[in-house]
Amino acid sequence: MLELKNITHQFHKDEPVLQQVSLQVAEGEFVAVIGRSGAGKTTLLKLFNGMVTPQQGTVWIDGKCLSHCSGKKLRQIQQKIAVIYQDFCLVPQSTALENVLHGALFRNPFWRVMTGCFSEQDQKNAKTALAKVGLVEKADALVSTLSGGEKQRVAIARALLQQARIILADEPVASLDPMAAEQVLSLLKTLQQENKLTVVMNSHNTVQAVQYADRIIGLKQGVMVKDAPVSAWDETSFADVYGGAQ
Ligand SMILES: Nc1ncnc2c1ncn2[C@@H]1O[C@H](COP(=O)(O)OP(=O)(O)OP(=O)(O)O)[C@@H](O)[C@H]1O
Repeated sequence: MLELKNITHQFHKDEPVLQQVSLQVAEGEFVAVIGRSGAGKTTLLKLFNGMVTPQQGTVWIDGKCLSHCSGKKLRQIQQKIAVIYQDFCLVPQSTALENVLHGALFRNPFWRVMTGCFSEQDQKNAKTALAKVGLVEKADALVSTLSGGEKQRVAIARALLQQARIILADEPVASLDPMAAEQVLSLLKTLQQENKLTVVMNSHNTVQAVQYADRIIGLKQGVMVKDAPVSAWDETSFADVYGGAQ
């Protein structure tokens, strides 16, 4: 479903941020990407939704090469992909329901987007998405009044309304307390398993990576040092990723 072929990318003239990275993620897989700060995890995630265009190599989504897509074709691909950020990326002065409805922007005509006037069906689906993340009673609450864990669940509900098939989660629980983090990650895991969603999650937390992912990819200074099922990771391989000079 997702593929990177021989990706090398650098932002400036100094060291490449990613070097010769190739990987595939199958539909319905939960992959964790780990590595020290600056290892290139976010850049790798951004390749998949076209926010970063690689200098060398190609990015494939469902058999389509991103660099060969533009306009409507590119939007159709991007519609399948939702991104969940550490800092939530929600509109704080809008309600939880209004934020979830932003997931329907792709499918709506411009005037609905501009007026925020969504169809009854979209409103109903947004409430269903909120129910799925356990937040239907907070539908009318301003996002600014929600806890971090609740905000992240609103972001996940927005991804559900978008009907995304791929969730790119960039350190989604880094700012949450352990209980809220577990709630959010369990929710992502349930959605991955029940809805066959593909999840690629950046994380600094190897315990969570082992607990929730099927497979872990280790990046060190932009180089993929290990790509293996969780069962093949041990203390030595984690030390290979996190140890030494960066
Ligand atoms: N838009 C950009 N312009 C210039 N340099 C960038 C840009 N984005 C990332 N970088 C640089 O690329 C390197 C890798 O950044 P990236 O955010 O991918 O790392 P990361 O592994 O996600 O780090 P962290 O865990 O701290 O979020 C860093 O040195 C960063 O400064």
